[in-house]
Amino acid sequence: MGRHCQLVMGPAGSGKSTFCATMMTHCQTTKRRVHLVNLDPAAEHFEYEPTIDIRDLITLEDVMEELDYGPNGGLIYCLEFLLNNIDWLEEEIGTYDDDYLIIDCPGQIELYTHFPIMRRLCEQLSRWNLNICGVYCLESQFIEDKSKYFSGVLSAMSAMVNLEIPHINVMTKMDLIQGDYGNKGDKDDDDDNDAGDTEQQKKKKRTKKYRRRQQQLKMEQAMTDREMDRYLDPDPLLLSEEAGRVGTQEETGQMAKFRELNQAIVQLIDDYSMVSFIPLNITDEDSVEYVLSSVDHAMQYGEDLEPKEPDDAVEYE
Ligand SMILES: Nc1nc2c(ncn2[C@@H]2O[C@H](COP(=O)(O)OP(=O)(O)OP(=O)(O)O)[C@@H](O)[C@H]2O)c(=O)[nH]1
Ligand SMILES: [Mg+2]
Repeated sequence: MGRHCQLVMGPAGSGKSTFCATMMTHCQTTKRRVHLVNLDPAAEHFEYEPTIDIRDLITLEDVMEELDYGPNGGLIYCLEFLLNNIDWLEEEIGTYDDDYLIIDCPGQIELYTHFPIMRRLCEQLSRWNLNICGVYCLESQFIEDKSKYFSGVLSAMSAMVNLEIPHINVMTKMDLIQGDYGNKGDKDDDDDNDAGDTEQQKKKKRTKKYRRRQQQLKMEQAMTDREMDRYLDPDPLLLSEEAGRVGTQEETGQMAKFRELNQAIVQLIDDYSMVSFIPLNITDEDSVEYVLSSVDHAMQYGEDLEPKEPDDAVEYE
């Protein structure tokens, strides 16, 4: 059937590793032979042990210590090192014919937009006959701030244009949003059940629950149900509304220039209609399945699984 992989990208903290773990669980339940590949040299721990791990080749810690790099420069160095030692990755991947790989990438945005690193990696993967689907994660909290949201949309678009691979965009952390796309408010919180936990585990759960509730409260204020569609399929008017709201009667020359620039950017997004987001609520199995089927569709996974019967309704000449 050939080899397939998801290249999971997105800004720092957008939920890439959580996405990968959710996909791993989902694929395993649906009996897909799946492996996690970690390409983040700074990663600390994983829910699933990666089958292939860049940290076996190089770690950020070593680069920072031995070469005196800072965290960002160090990360770029690590990925360039990977590309210069690409035989290592070829050998690691080599043994997984017909399997499905989920590749967790680092969050430094420069990797997708400024440097050709990810593009070169994709070229290598294609050369080894891997079908790739890029999955770009943007977290739902970005919609609290419209300018931040649009810069996220642009970064997603930039990755799509740079990498030239089948691609989907995912709006992660939808469980933090109330409404049809996210938390419907009828789920029991697993964290409530802490019988048998140690004091430390209870404390951790309390902190997590508190943080989650704080985030939810913030989102509830920022969002009404109806508005969500405008973020999943970016509505350029959102940014001009924001500009109108914060604008003063006296617009300086510089502000006018910014307004024009903003308008040109949203026009670009609108003209190309390239970016739209699939909402992902990891607490809802149907939502996870929908994202996976969108990935499958984008890279035609399973299309060569078995020959299709001709459709009776279609008349062949
Ligand atoms: N509520 C909620 N929290 C999430 C979700 N996904 C991730 N998080 C939280 O967001 C934080 C960052 O998640 P990660 O999965 O580590 O994000 P990442 O993109 O891999 O981060 P980096 O690798 O550091 O760039 C963690 O505290 C997660 O628990 C989600 O779907 N819902
Ligand atoms: Mg991560």
